[in-house]
Amino acid sequence: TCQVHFESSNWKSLSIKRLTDSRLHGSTGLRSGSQANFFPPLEDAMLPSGSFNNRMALITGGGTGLGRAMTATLSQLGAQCIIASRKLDVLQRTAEEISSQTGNKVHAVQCDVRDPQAVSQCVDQIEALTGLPDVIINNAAGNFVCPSERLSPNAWKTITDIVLNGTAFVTLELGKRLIQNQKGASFLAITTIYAESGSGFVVPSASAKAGVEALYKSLAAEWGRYGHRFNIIQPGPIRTKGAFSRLDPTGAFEKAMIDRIPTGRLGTPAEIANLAAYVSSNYASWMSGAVIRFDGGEYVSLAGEFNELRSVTPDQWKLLEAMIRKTKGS
Ligand SMILES: CCCCC/C=C\CC/C=C/C=C/C(=O)SCCNC(=O)CCNC(=O)[C@H](O)C(C)(C)COP(=O)(O)OP(=O)(O)OC[C@H]1O[C@@H](n2cnc3c(N)ncnc32)[C@H](O)[C@@H]1OP(=O)(O)O
Ligand SMILES: NC(=O)C1=CN([C@@H]2O[C@H](COP(=O)(O)OP(=O)(O)OC[C@H]3O[C@@H](n4cnc5c(N)ncnc54)[C@H](OP(=O)(O)O)[C@@H]3O)[C@@H](O)[C@H]2O)C=CC1
Repeated sequence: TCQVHFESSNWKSLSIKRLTDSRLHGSTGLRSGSQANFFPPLEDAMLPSGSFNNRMALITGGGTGLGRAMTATLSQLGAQCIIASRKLDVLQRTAEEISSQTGNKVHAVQCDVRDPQAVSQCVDQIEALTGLPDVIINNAAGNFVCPSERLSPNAWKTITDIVLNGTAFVTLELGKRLIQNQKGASFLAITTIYAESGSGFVVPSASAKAGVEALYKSLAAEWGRYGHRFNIIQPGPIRTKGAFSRLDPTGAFEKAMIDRIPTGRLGTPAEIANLAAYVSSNYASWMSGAVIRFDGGEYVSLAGEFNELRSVTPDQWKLLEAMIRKTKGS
């Protein structure tokens, strides 16, 4: 007989650990598999400098995490950026830090995207500050892990309002004004890999992100005639305080997560910022309706039924192969 021991799950050995500040604030995955050495993250801006000269970019949720990284890259490449979210003090700090590094103005505008009136006033402010933007990145989101039977109606409403309604309010308000002014624009939505598969324990987020994808694919078809492109990036795990403190508050799931990523590490904010900059740039002017998965291979790794066979050793394969070859008939 052939005894093959599959190390099926690291989950059993997971212990509850507190996340330290340094782990939350590090930009790359501190833990990684050895194959991560093949896939080092490059942190520099990828596009030629000046790629966004004379262009205005709105980034919702641009004060923190991935939105902040996208703002920094677009600003470095010459864009005048506007960042919008609820916490004006956070936005102003980020705006000053990025402006002082790049020499390009970053404006901070307070806006709760759940409130259509606030969105309309925010767009008034943007028009007064910079004129209508050429680049719109819908990045703001809310999320937390929670068994669905524990969700209150308001918990459901809070997440779906930020993610789906917020994205729709921002997109429709800007879209209508851009159409009126006969101005083209690139719209980008940041969703997640489970927008496609669904996922337990983040059901309001999964439902709302799937809605965002339907919204963007639909508008890509409808509003091309107005000069508008719509694209979607689905990131896999990238360490940010906002995401990790709400999705893995103890840090207990991080190792299992990295183990299932074929490239052996988390993504970095700078990597997604480069991709977002490319998609939003004129180098991608033929790209519309695209859904770009950016996850180090995690989605396909989770999907393939036989992927657990990665843990079979060469000796075990010899035995397995011999058994399979010996089989005659059905
Ligand atoms: C193992 C995996 C580890 C890491 C994996 C990483 C990557 C994989 C893919 C990741 C995808 C990530 C997607 C993301 O979107 S991450 C973005 C995360 N960032 C944020 O959420 C920032 C903004 N968030 C917030 O401001 C709050 O968290 C908010 C969403 C709750 C909104 O705040 P606020 O408007 O102030 O709402 P509240 O009044 O506090 O709450 C409203 C409502 O919700 C209930 N509620 C709040 N928290 C919880 C909870 N943890 N569990 C259950 N219910 C909750 C709250 O009680 C209110 O309901 P009531 O009925 O009581 O009124
Ligand atoms: N990090 C990751 O691993 C992954 C992230 N994503 C997606 O990436 C995007 C960025 O997430 P990340 O940077 O990790 O997390 P953050 O929590 O840092 O970013 C979320 C941003 O959304 C803003 N926001 C939340 N609610 C509102 C609101 N009602 N109105 C306006 N702005 C709001 C927050 O600002 P404020 O509090 O000031 O309002 C914050 O800046 C999100 O769309 C998320 O779903 C997807 C997959 C993986």
